[in-house]
Amino acid sequence: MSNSNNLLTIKDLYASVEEKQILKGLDLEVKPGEVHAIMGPNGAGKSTMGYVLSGREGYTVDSGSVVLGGEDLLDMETEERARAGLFLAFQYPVEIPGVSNLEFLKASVDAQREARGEEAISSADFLKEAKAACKKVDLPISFLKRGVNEGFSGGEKKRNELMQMLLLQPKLCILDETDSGLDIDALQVVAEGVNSQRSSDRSFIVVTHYQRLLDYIKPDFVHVLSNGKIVKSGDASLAQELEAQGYAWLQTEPTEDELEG
Ligand SMILES: Nc1ncnc2c1ncn2[C@@H]1O[C@H](COP(=O)(O)OP(=O)(O)OP(=O)(O)O)[C@@H](O)[C@H]1O
Repeated sequence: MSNSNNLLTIKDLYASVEEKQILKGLDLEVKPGEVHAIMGPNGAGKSTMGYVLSGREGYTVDSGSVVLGGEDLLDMETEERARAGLFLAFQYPVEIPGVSNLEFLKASVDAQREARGEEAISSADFLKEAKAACKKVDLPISFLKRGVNEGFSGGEKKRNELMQMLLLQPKLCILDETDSGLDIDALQVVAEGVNSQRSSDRSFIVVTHYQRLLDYIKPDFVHVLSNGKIVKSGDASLAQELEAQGYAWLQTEPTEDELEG
């Protein structure tokens, strides 16, 4: 039975892409206010997990269930998932040339307000909020006028995603390798941004390869995702153990079918 106190319950999730099964019995329970770190070897299925939760095209759920805030997430369209409070910061944020960052952010915020039965925010009020968010993530306000992620550096894209998170105030934030490619200052900006958003009713799933990020964002739980499922869970000390020992001691052996491809 899934625990109804959970914000997110993933149960025995199997999912594939291009007919290749990537998630193979993934279980994860996240309570409101918790921060879970997901680590694991390359190709284990960490990004796939995020894409499946977001409802990205091309990712097929074969079996299992995902419940967010008491609702069946897998039954929802992509936009509905965002309205239900899911936010994903991707490893490779997309560029949307021709659409200004400000327009895009306002449209996202208004869609959420509409779903809550609220009126669209006025342009003047939104501009004020967006400027404050820029300041928090240390991006010049000129970035609001630029095309979404258009020509942004890797670190600027990550800061921009964080800004989106600050404005959307989601219930569940999934950060997929938000630390990769960040310089030390940017890493701290991202970590401070996340920490400032931590609250008893907001949860985070932080996918990372590096213990370093977890020095700044202290997780309540650390999980190792290997070969499509969680193979080990622990507290923050598990990340240190992994840093010292790698993953070899945890990896499940591939089956003969998998070896044959
Ligand atoms: N479109 C696709 N077609 C075929 N295989 C795919 C596709 N997308 C992902 N995969 C495969 O799915 C597996 C899991 O990929 P995923 O990106 O989820 O891993 P990851 O754990 O996030 O890895 P990393 O740590 O390297 O980012 C990989 O073997 C990858 O090659």
